Amino acid sequence: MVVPPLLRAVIMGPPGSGKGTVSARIIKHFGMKHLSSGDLLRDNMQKKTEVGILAKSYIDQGWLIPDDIMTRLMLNELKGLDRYNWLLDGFPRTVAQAEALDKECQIDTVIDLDVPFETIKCRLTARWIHPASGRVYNLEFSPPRVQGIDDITGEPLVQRDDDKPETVTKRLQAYDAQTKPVLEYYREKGLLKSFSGTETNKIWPHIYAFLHTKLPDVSQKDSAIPR
Ligand SMILES: Nc1nc2c(ncn2[C@@H]2O[C@H](COP(=O)(O)OP(=O)(O)O)[C@@H](O)[C@H]2O)c(=O)[nH]1
Ligand SMILES: Nc1ncnc2c1ncn2[C@@H]1O[C@H](COP(=O)(O)OP(=O)(O)O)[C@@H](O)[C@H]1O
Repeated sequence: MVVPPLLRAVIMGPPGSGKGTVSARIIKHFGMKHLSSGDLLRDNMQKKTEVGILAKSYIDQGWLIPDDIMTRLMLNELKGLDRYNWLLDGFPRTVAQAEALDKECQIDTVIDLDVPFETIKCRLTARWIHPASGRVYNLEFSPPRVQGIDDITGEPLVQRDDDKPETVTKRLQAYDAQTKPVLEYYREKGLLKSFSGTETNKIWPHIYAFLHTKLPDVSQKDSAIPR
């Protein structure tokens, strides 16, 4: 039996474009391992590790964490995933990070969520998260069953400090200046697959169809429309 090669994918898009929301659907349907730089940093901040304390001072300002720290953190986590199909979310965010990643492994595909900035701004102020799992809710789009409570664990939801309007503006500026060149970097390599739109539910079927050409759906097929 020929074993298919493992899939190494990256999901990109501005803050609030739906990377976490789409990643959760990808994991459910295609069983990939998900590594989110934001979730990893928030976990470190909550545990007050050395990286966490340092990261907080950058994140609260809407700035990116320095490349060397971020790259070391993520490449170290990836070592434990080398036997799985994986999806990187939030990394790489600079060309220097993308180059460092290339030295370690060959990326197969980059999913780019192309969502306009105007759409994003109001989404983020209505975002609530369950920090321990990284589960993400939105008061209008995907509210929890009970207000302020995580559906699965019953634990309280919180708002992210960096979702304040003034910090969101700085994060979008950082995206334009530092992360957009990464899209170009992957486009030149022929790896970029962009999905444009203003609603996750309209973009998702296209992402699903695209990934289904590469991986089987491992979820229970109890509905005709994959969610
Ligand atoms: N109104 C609306 N909110 C959405 C949509 N897709 C995702 N969201 C919400 O927008 C916020 C940002 O999404 P998230 O997946 O966290 O984006 P990320 O920052 O790129 O990881 C969350 O509160 C989501 O629940 C959508 O199509 N419409
Ligand atoms: N690859 C990275 N390089 C530098 N900073 C990062 C990286 N990933 C996350 N961060 C920091 O963590 C913050 C939150 O990241 P994340 O949860 O991915 O935000 P969002 O999903 O809203 O884009 C970023 O605004 C940035 O300060």
